[in-house]
Amino acid sequence: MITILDENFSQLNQFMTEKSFSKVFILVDENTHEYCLPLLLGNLETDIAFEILEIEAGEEMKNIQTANQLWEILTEMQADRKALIINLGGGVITDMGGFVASTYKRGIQFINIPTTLLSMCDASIGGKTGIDLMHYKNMVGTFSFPEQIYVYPRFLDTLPAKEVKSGFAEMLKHGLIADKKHWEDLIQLQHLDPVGIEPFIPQSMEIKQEVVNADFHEKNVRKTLNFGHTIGHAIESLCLQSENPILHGEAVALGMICESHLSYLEGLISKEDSGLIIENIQKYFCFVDLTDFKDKDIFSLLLNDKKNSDAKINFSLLSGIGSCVFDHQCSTENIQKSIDFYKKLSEF
Ligand SMILES: NC(=O)c1ccc[n+]([C@@H]2O[C@H](COP(=O)([O-])OP(=O)(O)OC[C@H]3O[C@@H](n4cnc5c(N)ncnc54)[C@H](O)[C@@H]3O)[C@@H](O)[C@H]2O)c1
Ligand SMILES: O=C(O)C(=O)C[C@@H](O)[C@H](O)[C@H](O)COP(=O)(O)O
Ligand SMILES: [Zn+2]
Repeated sequence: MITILDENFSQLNQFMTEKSFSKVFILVDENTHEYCLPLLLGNLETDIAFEILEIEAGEEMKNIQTANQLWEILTEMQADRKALIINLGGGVITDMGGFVASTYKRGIQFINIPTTLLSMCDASIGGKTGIDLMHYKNMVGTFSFPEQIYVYPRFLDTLPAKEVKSGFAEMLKHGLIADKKHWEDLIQLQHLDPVGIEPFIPQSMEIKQEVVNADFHEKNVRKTLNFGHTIGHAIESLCLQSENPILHGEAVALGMICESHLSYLEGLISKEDSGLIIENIQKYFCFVDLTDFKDKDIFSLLLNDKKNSDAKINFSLLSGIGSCVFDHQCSTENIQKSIDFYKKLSEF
């Protein structure tokens, strides 16, 4: 259940009163500790003892070592099955905290309080939890719903501009796969500041929630939420191993450019529509330099994508602005062309 918090966080306080948790663990990273935790603690009314668990910020922390440390701390602090984890942060915190909670003692309860645009509109919703493995994205994880998701848009006031942009990429994705009007509303925005984007957050959350409700375990339509992620995740993984890591949303923006062009090459959308989509994504996102990456390394990552079956790469591609098909297998030639297309575009 997603709730927009009032300024006293009264819905959260009511939830805490109604449930009898033995102990509360608030998971933060160094930035959400500084910028978001004071607001949460200033409003939280509970007699239950709580502990703060802090990890360093960044995707590099979303791994088994961090999960292990958190499991150990929970054990040392004698967290029992009636303990609650509150994930206060961006997608790294909600993915990681959800994973730790859903596996510790075979599962304890957790709630998500997203503090980035990306986690409000996407990562905190839908119950995909997980960690990266050897730079492969989200390779180990669970499907586990949080007890509650509490959204407080004012957390965005301290979010750096490039993180706002990163979240905006997933919002654009929601419009492209499911709601043309949402896409058209978003591309009217000239400046990506939280105040301008805020009115569109509920619609983006709703699109994500609806798709998840239709197919929680990603057997079919949920795969559309992965549009832009097949090539996007491959490049994100390569960048994570380089000296120039990129943000998840930046990778998704790149992936959506390649996969929109691929949708056209595969005869699913018109040249005009793919051109329009790419032109608009380009308005907001800088190009990522791919010159250092070998095509064979990109393909090797594509071959490990979670949507694949029978050693075939399954793409989620656009069949129009606002509609998406899944399990679409493309020719190797067209996949290569879509990557070359991006490289060429970035030369101009
Ligand atoms: N589970 C899902 O469905 C899902 C969906 C999309 C993305 N993801 C995952 O989410 C992750 C990306 O999430 P993200 O973009 O939120 O990254 P993030 O969690 O790393 O947060 C981005 C940065 O912003 C900082 N920050 C967070 N809130 C802040 C605030 N209010 N003020 C100031 N700084 C703040 C963080 O410390 C961090 O440095 C990736 O690992 C991605 O794979 C998961
Ligand atoms: O919720 C989903 O389903 C998504 O695919 C949302 C994506 O934006 C998100 O990045 C997700 O973590 C990707 O999942 P993965 O299974 O491709 O790792
Ligand atoms: Zn994503």
